[in-house]
Amino acid sequence: MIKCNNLIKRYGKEEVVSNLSFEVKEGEVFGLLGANGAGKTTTIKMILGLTNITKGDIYIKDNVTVGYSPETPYFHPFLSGYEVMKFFAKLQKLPSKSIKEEIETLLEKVGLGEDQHKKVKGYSKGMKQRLAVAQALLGDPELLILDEPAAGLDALGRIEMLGLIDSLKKEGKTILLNSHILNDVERVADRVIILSKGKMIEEVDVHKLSKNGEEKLEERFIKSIGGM
Ligand SMILES: Nc1ncnc2c1ncn2[C@@H]1O[C@H](COP(=O)(O)OP(=O)(O)OP(=O)(O)O)[C@@H](O)[C@H]1O
Repeated sequence: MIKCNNLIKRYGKEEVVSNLSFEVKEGEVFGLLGANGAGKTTTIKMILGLTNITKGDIYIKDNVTVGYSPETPYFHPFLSGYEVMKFFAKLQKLPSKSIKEEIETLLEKVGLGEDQHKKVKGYSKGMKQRLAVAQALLGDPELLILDEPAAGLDALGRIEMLGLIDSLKKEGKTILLNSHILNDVERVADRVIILSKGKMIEEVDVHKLSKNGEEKLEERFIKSIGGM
């Protein structure tokens, strides 16, 4: 679905992504892991074309539809969740006949059904995050790029978000996920790469990890970035 070859990103003289190569296969949940500033969001932005690539290539499957949920979503505070969705649906030129039903279904799916007519200025951080994910699901995209989708969610919200990611995977979606929360990633991802200072340290097959039961992703992560 996505293939990145020797990606390099420099801001001025600072190289924040160095020779990064990885592949996201169709239908898998692929995680980008790393400490603050490791280059995860920058990598996602290069894939989405939101920031220029300094060097390297990115291939994305032809004509694929993409949904993106940013790390720090911003929505107009005076619109309701429903109106925000309607705005994005119109930007995407989704057929107006089915918009209302699709929006209501998606808001229900992310747990905002009851709050959909409240203004965004009254939403908590977690509610905005849920709205960002609902917005990413508009138009039923094949590829979802989710930057910290569980950030700001409470314990129950995180469990629900993981359940949602799991069900989206079962629907056949390909999901590229950024997260700090290793336990969450371990629960939903098939493969992850661990980044440190813009470099790939390790690629981990999460299924193999849980099978042997000896090592958790957290331990592998700490070892990889040289924390212990
Ligand atoms: N627009 C920018 N101009 C200059 N430097 C930037 C810019 N955006 C990001 N950086 C730098 O690039 C590096 C990687 O940032 P990035 O946001 O990709 O990290 P991250 O792994 O997503 O971190 P976090 O988990 O904190 O979101 C950081 O050192 C950051 O300061």
